[in-house]
Amino acid sequence: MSERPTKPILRVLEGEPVWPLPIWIMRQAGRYLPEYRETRSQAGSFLDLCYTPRLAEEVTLQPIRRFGFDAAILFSDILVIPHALGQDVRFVENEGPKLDPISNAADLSRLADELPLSRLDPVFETLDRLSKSLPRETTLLGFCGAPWTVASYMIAGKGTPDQAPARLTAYRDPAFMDRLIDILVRASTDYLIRQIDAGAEAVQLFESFGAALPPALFDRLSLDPIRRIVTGLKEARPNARVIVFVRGGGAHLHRFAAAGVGDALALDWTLDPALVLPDLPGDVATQGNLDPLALIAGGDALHRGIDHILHAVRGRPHIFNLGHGILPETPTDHVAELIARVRGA
Ligand SMILES: Cc1c2[nH]c(c1CCC(=O)O)Cc1[nH]c(c(CCC(=O)O)c1C)Cc1[nH]c(c(CCC(=O)O)c1C)Cc1[nH]c(c(C)c1CCC(=O)O)C2
Repeated sequence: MSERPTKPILRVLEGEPVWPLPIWIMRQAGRYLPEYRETRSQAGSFLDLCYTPRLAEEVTLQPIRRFGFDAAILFSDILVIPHALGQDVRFVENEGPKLDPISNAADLSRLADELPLSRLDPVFETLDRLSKSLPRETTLLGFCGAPWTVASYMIAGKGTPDQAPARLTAYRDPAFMDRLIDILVRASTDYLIRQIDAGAEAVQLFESFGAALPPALFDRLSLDPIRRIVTGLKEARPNARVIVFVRGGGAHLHRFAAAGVGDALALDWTLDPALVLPDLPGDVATQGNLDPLALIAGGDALHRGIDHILHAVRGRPHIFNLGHGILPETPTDHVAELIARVRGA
């Protein structure tokens, strides 16, 4: 008989309403924290930071020490998968990620067809260390990017408005696109299984660019690949819990729920939980969805935003979070205020 979890986030992921709501924040380790900037300056490149377990553990723990969030999220990046597959990935200061773009079958043949897991050993070591160093009540989250979001970086070689290069490729060369997505589905599944074995208790899939997909491409490039990853992970590791974040996926939320894809669905900040939740099955957990700019603004905007969510999700299994990642300009005292208000509700 498996024991019922006691950590608040894991209880919510079992479909149990927990109050006060457990809380963590997407991208909670990062440049808005002075202690992150300090550690970051000690590492060479951003990837060195991701691949040095002692430092990656340290930056993962920083927001836990300062704020006592209910979850710690592994410090890494969604682009370690293309990097491990053999694509050149660099993080250029103030410009974001840069990759050598791939555009056809020949480019793809130069990358690994299966993820060489040992290249990511430092990531698994970071998880192993964290599973020993975290406070007892804190849930350890692993993550990866969803295939479409990662593919859009691999094809364009950088972030692009509306992911036009990858979308055009999906129309012009569907065979190449499907092949790339298939590689990423298998790589992501293997990667997440290994993260669970290294100590992650739940994982989040980040589909940051769901909004760009037209209906004719959405199922093929987003819903179906995510479903395959979640199914493969759960077949291999039935206790793994999964949070699915599809930014811009509001119109498809009920279909993710109906297909049983994810123990929790994360809402972006454009969705009104008061309108969306009544149409979701009561046992599907949700997560979100304060506007990251309301957290920067603080004051009334912040308090009204928090209260609206608290009111809308009362009695449901919900994890408080932002509707997308925290931004570098966010004042840390606003984060402390947010937590106090959610915990004091
Ligand atoms: C699209 C995406 C990426 N990375 C990620 C996504 C999906 C989530 C989202 O939509 O925000 C996910 C990610 N990136 C990072 C984390 C781990 C830590 C955490 O969430 O606390 C996670 C979960 C660290 C990071 N990843 C990156 C940083 C900043 C780099 C630095 O410190 O110099 C951090 C802390 C770099 C990165 N990595 C990426 C971009 C676009 C950038 C540059 C923009 C930026 O600087 O925020 C790709």
